[in-house]
Amino acid sequence: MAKFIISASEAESMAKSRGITVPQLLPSLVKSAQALARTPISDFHVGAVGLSSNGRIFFGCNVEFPGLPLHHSIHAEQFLITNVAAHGGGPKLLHMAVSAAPCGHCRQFLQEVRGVSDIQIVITDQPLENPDYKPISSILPDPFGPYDLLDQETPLVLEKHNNQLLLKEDVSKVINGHSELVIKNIENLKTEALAAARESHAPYSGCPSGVALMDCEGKVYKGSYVESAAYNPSLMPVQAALVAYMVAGNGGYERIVAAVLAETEGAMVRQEATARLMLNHISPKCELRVVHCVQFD
Ligand SMILES: O=c1ccn([C@H]2C[C@H](O)[C@@H](CO)O2)c(=O)[nH]1
Ligand SMILES: [Zn+2]
Repeated sequence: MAKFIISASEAESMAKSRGITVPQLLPSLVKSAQALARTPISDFHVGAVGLSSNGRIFFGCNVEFPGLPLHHSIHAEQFLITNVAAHGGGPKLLHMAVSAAPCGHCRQFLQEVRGVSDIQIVITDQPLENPDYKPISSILPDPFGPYDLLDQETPLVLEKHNNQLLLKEDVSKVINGHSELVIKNIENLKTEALAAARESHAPYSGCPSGVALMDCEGKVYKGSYVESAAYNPSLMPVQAALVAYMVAGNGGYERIVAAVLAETEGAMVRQEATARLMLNHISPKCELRVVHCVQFD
């Protein structure tokens, strides 16, 4: 946790000790964000560091999965937004520093943040004293975004979501050979997956989903699906849960032993097939269960 989030007081004192402001401090943290990247395919480390309106600093890095198609990768900027969304409690993102120019997908993904055009960004991997921040609107003019599809009131990605979902039934087959640990924790995992689905940002498809992962010590990490207005840059719930796993600093994926995906039955957009593919690949012993939800108003 310590590596991926810096508290407001710590950020203040780090800046103060150098006689600079917190936004000025961000570029000097980019290299430590890059160091957290898992890039077995490209060996290209991307770091993203963001300052939220509550004064906390959040880190993001890119994550690649050898053996899977490239679109399973998590971009540093997506990691950063997912980290803020999971821990921020509804703050705005004010400033960000990134080691490389954000790709088109990331510029698009960032459109899910309300007020994105005002986020100040600097592209540098150097500890600049006087970073040359510019608004995101200057790197993505004429954006396609949430308001092309939604009304202004629909909650966006860093805002509170409370999708009205209830668990319907446990649809996965009971597999012989459940470990004690899995049996003991499965109800909790289902509850956490449901909570993640309730918090997911799925206004375009209306198909919320969430994943809860459990490691071999019984610790649980949850992740919510985040849709993009442009569809393809969306972040799947397994990826979001892996962000939580990495933020907690808990090592190799093979330590993940159980997972629950919560989504609605027969939905237009479903995660099960891709979640199975991903989890089977990165942690072959991990058992995935799917629980179906019903939506209510
Ligand atoms: O905006 C970007 C562009 C690229 N990458 C990552 C994806 C992949 O892991 C590597 C090479 O594209 O860099 C990011 O994290 N953010
Ligand atoms: Zn990108």
